[in-house]
Amino acid sequence: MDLPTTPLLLSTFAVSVVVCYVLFRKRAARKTAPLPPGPRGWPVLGNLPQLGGKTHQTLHEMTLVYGPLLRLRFGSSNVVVAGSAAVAEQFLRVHDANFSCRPPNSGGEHMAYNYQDVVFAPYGPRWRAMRKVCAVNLFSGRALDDLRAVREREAALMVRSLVGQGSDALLVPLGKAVNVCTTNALSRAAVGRRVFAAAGNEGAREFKEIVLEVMQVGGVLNVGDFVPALRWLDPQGVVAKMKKLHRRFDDMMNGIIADRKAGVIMPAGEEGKDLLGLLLAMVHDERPLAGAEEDRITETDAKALILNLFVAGTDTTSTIVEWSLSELIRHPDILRQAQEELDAVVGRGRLVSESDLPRLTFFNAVIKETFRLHPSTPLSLPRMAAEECEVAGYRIPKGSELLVNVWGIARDPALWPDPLVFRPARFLPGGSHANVDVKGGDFGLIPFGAGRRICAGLSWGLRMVTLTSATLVHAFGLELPAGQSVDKLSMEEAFTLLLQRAVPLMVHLVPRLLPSAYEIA
Ligand code: HEM
Repeated sequence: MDLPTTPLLLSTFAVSVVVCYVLFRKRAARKTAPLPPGPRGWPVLGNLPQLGGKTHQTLHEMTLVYGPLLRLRFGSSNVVVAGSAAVAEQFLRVHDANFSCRPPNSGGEHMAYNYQDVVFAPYGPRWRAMRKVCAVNLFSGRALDDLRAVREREAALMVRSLVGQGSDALLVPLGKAVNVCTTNALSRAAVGRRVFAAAGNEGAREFKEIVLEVMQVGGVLNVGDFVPALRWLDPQGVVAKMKKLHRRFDDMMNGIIADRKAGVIMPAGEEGKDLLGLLLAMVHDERPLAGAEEDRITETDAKALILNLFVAGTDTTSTIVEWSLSELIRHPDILRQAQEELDAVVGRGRLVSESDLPRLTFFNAVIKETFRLHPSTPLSLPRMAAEECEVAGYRIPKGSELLVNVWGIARDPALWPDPLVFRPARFLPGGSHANVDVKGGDFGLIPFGAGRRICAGLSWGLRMVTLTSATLVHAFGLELPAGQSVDKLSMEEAFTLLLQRAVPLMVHLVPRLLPSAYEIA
């Protein structure tokens, strides 16, 4: 009777030993996976003092020393930096669900209605529902087409205003004119009015000032976010500024909403269905936001969303247009080729329209190459590890902040031959990167980020950048001021959250179309 049970007992025992051993090894391996390498930091402040003014460049240099996955300390926060396409893919594709929240910060708390917006909202049903509201009403193919006339009109007004300055005044700071155009197009879609309106419009002036200041304050790296002991001190005065600005923005939005409720008519030509109108209708109808009855959209949600659009969608767009024109001026052969294509597709009798864009194969390659060398947000927007995980053999502790060095990745010589050379042809059929685009699937080129929290306004941003750049390049010959040679044009970067030109681009514009093309119906 005993004989048959002995081998059974023995084999059960052996299997248990093996299972325990494997589990033990797995746990031990997880426990012992090292933290990513990185430079030693200072007491209390960690690596913050080592970042310098151009953080993206410093982090890129550190990647060359320590490898593509880097660990730093910003005060008491653990920060990891993805510095290669392969590592970025690990974070933003393989582990994307774990990195779908953004780290808490003073901007989200004090300006974005305590994280009630899209950019800073915790990952979850409310965030998803808010994203869907803008996706459906602003960024879907249909919504984009509905708003095409708005973007084209603002581009035409920009050209008209430049020509209207008279031949003596055609030496212009181009970035400013482009910013007026991109901001007005977005503000007409969002709140039905121009932010940069004619002189004397008090409301528009206030709006413009607030938007500009929000963007400035939002770009400051607030030490109090990383060193809790200093938070109460607000050493840079950032939180005080944010609170004041938030009150101004809120008062202004309350005024706009009150006008809407009182049925105040908007200025002629600017009325219409805008995002704010749609959001207020949802508030009025008490429509649920995230599917749950009790989770209704509120006026605060609407205000937070509008704030997001302005802060995330205006300078990001205009800055890249300024870079694209700078590169074209520095490369006269490429500029000539772009203008020849534009003349062939559009002719010289009218301005570029959005329906021309798909046929501008060469120009679209110019835009991709600009995004590669001059991404608007070179470190993307930070994400945070919800749980501890292991990436590329390294342990990433729970709560770590993730920065993706979009700028450095797009200059990796292993991925991009002659990475510093502006060469749009690499994206043309037969080129080394013919099928690569900027929409988040090719991790060597992710100016809009990737994964669940990829830029919500990608479709709008890409169209606006391409339309505005193409319109300017088609409508004008671009010349530098007398005495300045193209090879001396400064390409110096200024970094906050955004990557802008340190020296604004000043250009002589020479109209090159038939006079009738500059008239606006
Ligand atoms: C050239 C233009 C633009 C660039 C380069 C850009 C870039 C980015 C990047 C890198 C992110 C972070 C993505 C991530 O975490 O993976 C982002 C997020 C975002 N962007 Fe853009 N953006 C642009 C234009 C716009 C426009 C036009 C809008 C809206 C009108 C917009 C709205 C947003 C919003 C709402 C988010 C937050 C998404 C979320 O957290 O779910 N962006 N953008």
